[in-house]
Amino acid sequence: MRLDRIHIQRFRNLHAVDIEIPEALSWIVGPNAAGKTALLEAIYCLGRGRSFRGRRFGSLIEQGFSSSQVQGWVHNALGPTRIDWSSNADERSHHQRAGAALSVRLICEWTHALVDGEPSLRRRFVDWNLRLWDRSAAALFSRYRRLAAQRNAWLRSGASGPPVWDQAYAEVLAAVFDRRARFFAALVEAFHRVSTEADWLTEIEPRWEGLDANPSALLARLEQMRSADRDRGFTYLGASRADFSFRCHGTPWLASRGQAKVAGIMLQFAAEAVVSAADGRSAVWLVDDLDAELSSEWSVRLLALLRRQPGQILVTALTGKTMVDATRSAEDAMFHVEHGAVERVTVQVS
Ligand SMILES: Nc1ncnc2c1ncn2[C@@H]1O[C@H](COP(=O)(O)OP(=O)(O)OP(=O)(O)O)[C@@H](O)[C@H]1O
Repeated sequence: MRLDRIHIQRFRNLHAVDIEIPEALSWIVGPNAAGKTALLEAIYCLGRGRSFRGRRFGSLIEQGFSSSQVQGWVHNALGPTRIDWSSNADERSHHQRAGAALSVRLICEWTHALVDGEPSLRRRFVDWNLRLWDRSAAALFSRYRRLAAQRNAWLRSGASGPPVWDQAYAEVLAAVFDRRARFFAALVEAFHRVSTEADWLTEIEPRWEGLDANPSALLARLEQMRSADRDRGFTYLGASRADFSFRCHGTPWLASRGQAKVAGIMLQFAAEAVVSAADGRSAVWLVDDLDAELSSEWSVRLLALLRRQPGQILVTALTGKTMVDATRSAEDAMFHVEHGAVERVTVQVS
């Protein structure tokens, strides 16, 4: 799969951008506030339908305008297709046609949080990749949500009468735990492969911390917890009772921010290996500020690992960063971004 071209209109400070995306690695270079991250964000919206930056970063629509549009021309096994993303002023009409066609993976300043951040981030990471790995998982998750809502409504109405939802709820919850655990086992295997090949973090062991996927045991716990569930008005025992952690020689790994970032990136490599083996597609890598919080030695090493990925890679960097000159190869493309204008430039590699 390949993203051939992208057309962006009124997206943050990118008023009108139309560029062809080369096959290999592209450097997106410019000063602060040029629009480098916005360019990655626009591509991310094409793949995922939403931004990776939260509400505090404000509207995606260029100030003074009421709508924003991104179009991407993608080449996949079915031939060329176009993906559209747009947003209107009320920000509620984000939509994406044929969205599943573009797979994107992000490495950014928050990648360390996959290791040292909130459990919900790790669960989202696992569930997102699980859905790509096993297309039937989406239906399982929506069945889980439906049954959870039905059981919660029953609890809120006083939980009188027979517990008609418990059996079905215990079964679907067990199926969710089981599917996650199986995906995680594949992820850990891939993580070890990646770390061994890179000869980096080989002593680190990701470990799943979910409940047993046993419907009878879950049913028994639901029964035990029923009156407390009725008092709180929702089922405590749910899909969010799961997380994973990292161990080093059997004890909890106390990673530095930089180590956590490296491990988060390795996890992304591992997830990509597992998912692309299952669905045959390679992701477009969006790499924002790779060297933030990393020594130049580690950044160079990570960039070499990134280059082994089969998909396209877009890497942002501030103008003048030594990492760019130290690691650029003759095949790389270079884009200069300034005041929201993106231009491909030719640079001699010495
Ligand atoms: N809705 C919007 N309309 C217009 N401009 C916006 C909007 N949202 C953000 N901006 C501006 O877009 C500019 C580009 O931001 P972006 O985060 O992409 O910069 P960057 O090149 O990644 O910078 P840095 O290297 O400092 O992280 C910023 O000046 C920001 O204030």
